Amino acid sequence: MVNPPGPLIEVVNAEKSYRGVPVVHAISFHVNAGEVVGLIGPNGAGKTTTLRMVTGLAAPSVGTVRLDGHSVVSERGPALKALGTIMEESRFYGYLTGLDNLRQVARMRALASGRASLLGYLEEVGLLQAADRPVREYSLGMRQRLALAVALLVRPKILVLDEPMNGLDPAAIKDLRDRLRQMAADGLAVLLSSHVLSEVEHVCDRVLLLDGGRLVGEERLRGERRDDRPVWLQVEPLDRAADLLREAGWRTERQDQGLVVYIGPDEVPHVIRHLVHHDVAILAVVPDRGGLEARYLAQTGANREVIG
Ligand SMILES: Nc1ncnc2c1ncn2[C@@H]1O[C@H](COP(=O)(O)OP(=O)(O)OP(=O)(O)O)[C@@H](O)[C@H]1O
Repeated sequence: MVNPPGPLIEVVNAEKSYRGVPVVHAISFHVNAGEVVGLIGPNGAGKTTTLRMVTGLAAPSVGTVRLDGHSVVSERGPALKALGTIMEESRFYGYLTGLDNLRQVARMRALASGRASLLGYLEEVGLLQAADRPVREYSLGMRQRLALAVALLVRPKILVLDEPMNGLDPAAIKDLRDRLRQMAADGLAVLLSSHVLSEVEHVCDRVLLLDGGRLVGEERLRGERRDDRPVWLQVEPLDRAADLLREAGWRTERQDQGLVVYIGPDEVPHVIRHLVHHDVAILAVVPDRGGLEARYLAQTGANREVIG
């Protein structure tokens, strides 16, 4: 079946109040097929509440949420049919194998539970080798992959993940990022939340910044090379340095009487050599500072001193 035109996730003026007090205020956004979108904000920003509205766990007090063109409230069945989720820490039976845990969920939901088909899901998330090991022997990263396999059981068009990177080590984070990118490349719409921007910015095509229950910013990241990191430079003269870097093909932005340049980890010496060669004085080089992270911190009011 061809996807109906339009976004797979569509949130229009959705608002959630508890006992008359709004915790999410009239937010609107969409996620298209093939996109990974991050919902970013500090603790209490309203990320989980928003994802609960998107996944039909909480009805919006006002506004609408449509999945695959269907309202999660009035057309719940078809809307949720398109959806796979990891919404809270997934609980598995430790004494059962990964395969048996998956079978358990599949049976509970009346989904295909044949061994071959379940092994297919485990292979998709890189757990085939561990299929017959009890889950109590799984690392957190492996449990998260098993949770992803569970989310995929319904063959979703949409994946919604609440803080999927939480507690994972860097290797497991990279693994999950790569899998999510692949799933997006296969046409899924992926919406995930995090309170740590740097964890997700490399996997997301766009990020939505949430604070105090409001969307305070949106940033498109597609097109940037994914391994690039912001490096803040204090240089003299500034204009000349900015021109030199731009002419050499590096993306730069002005920030705090300095420049942020987006470069790969190996490129820092090249950038410095290039500037020095053209008689620019380097007064300070601060890696991993600037760009989106700084704007995020500024916008959400957290850690203002970082950019101050
Ligand atoms: N069921 C509820 N009843 C009343 N208030 C709630 C309820 N659920 C959430 N809230 C409030 O809504 C606000 C947003 O909470 P939410 O869990 O959505 O934030 P979050 O961005 O996911 O935060 P965290 O990163 O800490 O999980 C908080 O102030 C929270 O106390």
